[in-house]
Amino acid sequence: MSGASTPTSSSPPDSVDSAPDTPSPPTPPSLHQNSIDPASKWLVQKFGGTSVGKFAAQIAEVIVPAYLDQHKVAVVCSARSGSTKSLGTTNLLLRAATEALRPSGNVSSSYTPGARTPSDGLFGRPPSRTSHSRGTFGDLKMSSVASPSRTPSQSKSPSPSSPPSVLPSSVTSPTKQQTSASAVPSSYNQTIDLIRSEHIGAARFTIRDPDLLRQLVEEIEGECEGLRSFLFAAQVIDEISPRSRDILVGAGERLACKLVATVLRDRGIDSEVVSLENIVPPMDDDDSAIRRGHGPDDVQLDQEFYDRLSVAVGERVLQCGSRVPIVTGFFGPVPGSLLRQVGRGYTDLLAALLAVGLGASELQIWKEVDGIFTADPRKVLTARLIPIISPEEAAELTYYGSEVVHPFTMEQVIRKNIPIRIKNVENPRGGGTVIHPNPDLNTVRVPPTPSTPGEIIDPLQTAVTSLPALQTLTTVAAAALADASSQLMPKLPTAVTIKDRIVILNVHSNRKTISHGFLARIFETLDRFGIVVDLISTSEVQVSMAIENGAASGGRRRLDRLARELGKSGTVTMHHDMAILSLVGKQMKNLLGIAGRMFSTLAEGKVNIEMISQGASEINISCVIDGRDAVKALNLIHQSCLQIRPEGARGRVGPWLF
Ligand SMILES: Nc1ncnc2c1ncn2[C@@H]1O[C@H](COP(=O)(O)OP(=O)(O)O)[C@@H](O)[C@H]1O
Ligand SMILES: N[C@@H](CC(=O)OP(=O)(O)O)C(=O)O
Repeated sequence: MSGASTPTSSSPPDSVDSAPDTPSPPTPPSLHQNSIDPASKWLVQKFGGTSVGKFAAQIAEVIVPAYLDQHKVAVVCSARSGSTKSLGTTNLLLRAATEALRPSGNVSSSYTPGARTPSDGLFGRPPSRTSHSRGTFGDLKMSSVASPSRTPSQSKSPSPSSPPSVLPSSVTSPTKQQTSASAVPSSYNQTIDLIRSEHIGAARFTIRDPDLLRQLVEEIEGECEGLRSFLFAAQVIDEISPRSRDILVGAGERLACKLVATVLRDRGIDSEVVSLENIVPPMDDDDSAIRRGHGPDDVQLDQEFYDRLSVAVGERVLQCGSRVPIVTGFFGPVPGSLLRQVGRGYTDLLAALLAVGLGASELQIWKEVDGIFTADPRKVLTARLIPIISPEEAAELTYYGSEVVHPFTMEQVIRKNIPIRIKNVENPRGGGTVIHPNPDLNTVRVPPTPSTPGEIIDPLQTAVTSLPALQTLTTVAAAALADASSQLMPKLPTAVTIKDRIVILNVHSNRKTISHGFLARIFETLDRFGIVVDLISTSEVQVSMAIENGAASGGRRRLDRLARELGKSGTVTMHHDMAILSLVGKQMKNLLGIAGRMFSTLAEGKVNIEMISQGASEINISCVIDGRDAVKALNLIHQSCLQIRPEGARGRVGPWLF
């Protein structure tokens, strides 16, 4: 596996093929750098799309420098989002892909296929230093590809929210020669215009040095022209494969990294973009890192795949020397497609793999929320920040609706004993939430200070962020602390969560087959449709399943087809717009009566329970309710099962909401 990189101050745009010869730009002596002392530990910081979109200056001025003295810092970025993820670059890129395939009249016939760079061979070919430039898109060289022209007004108009231009017109005007195609301008061009103007707007708003700004604007222009060419080619052949969709989406992280790396450099921190679109080489069917099923996209990535990937990204990042690596969270295309295998939010996973590859002392995931709360703080006003949580609990919460971290992230770092800390870009001094792999330390729970809601004492903050302190926290001391703390603390579940847009599928056996044959046919059908069941409960003649009714399950039409197929095994009924309510906590195994309390609370609140599941996981009790009751149920359960009682108080803490 190997990766391409773009030193942020490289000057002439170059093609991928000649890139290995591109010299790194000299580093001005005044720039702040990573230590080259092998004893200093790596810290991996991952920034989500909205953090990159709204807080690039804060990242460069406050967050990265705060850790540079004691650590070697590696930064992983997601694609930029302006305000919400739904309007973010990744979504815009996916929208552009759909628009390219929409019938839009004539298209130019002057398409010339771009040259493909040779494969990087199997995992571990020495990475090359390349410059992504105008006409180069990912690892595809797209020069002389004609795309439908934009009108002059389209190409100039910045997004309304962009700050006023500070650039000379030579920089702002489109630099690529637009080939006049006979095509009607298709709307993907407008979407690319939007991506372009948002990135250029952010660059102008944040970067002070005119040379750095000019260079970044050129790189953004080049990336966007590459996108247009790629989409035009897709339009001509009228097809976008899952692999092409991966390649397209990768532009989002590249753009974000170029922006963040330039802002860092502008603020005096030496940085280098590490673009990972070539890190995964093509793999043979019999490669032991993957398992192939029947169809071309029926692939499963094994742990061996992720192990090799973390070694490859670690090695690649080490090549940055003392520059702070700014790494794309995108690492596709992968066999079976990144969007299908890992799904959205893949950047958390890459950050975890990098932390493993570098043997980092901590993985930090920076968001716009203080950490993991006892419930979604947008929906439950009394929700409290959880200072420390086990990986198992964090994984259950992410699977069941509180997706603060991508669910695949935990197991990668936890296997190597690396703690994850979730922190808020807007509140960098806050302790955040630590997802800690050490089971002894897991029991250390610090009570929230009741007088200052939301403000918590984090006993591990110093220990986790500074290695010497962590080393002095011996197992004995930790166990003693855990003991004392568990005696002081009331035993409570950890959090409550809601996953909505759930459909319940009930299949009642037609009794033509005996029970195990009935179940076998149902599971075989689910496998064929690739449908993931969130909860299941069975009797001899009936199976009830809770399934996400979203993109993951292929939407409503796919579910309808599934229901028709399951109809061969029995009578099928479907209930839409349901929600899974889950109470999660390691302590729950020792909490007698917690399930009773949960269900009686719902009954008293007149929340009807459609399905119950307890037992598969000792740390999770789940039930399915009507989606309209979700927020009410969340508050009820938070109040009855998660509220800390005042000293000496008996019974529940009220007042009841309903
Ligand atoms: N238990 C929970 N703790 C913290 N946040 C939660 C929880 N459950 C749901 N959330 C929601 O998850 C979101 C994650 O934070 P944010 O960084 O803003 O999201 P993203 O980067 O995924 O867009 C928050 O908006 C928060 O409301
Ligand atoms: N940009 C990708 C990957 C990602 O990780 O995003 P975020 O870190 O903003 O959740 C997405 O939107 O899915």
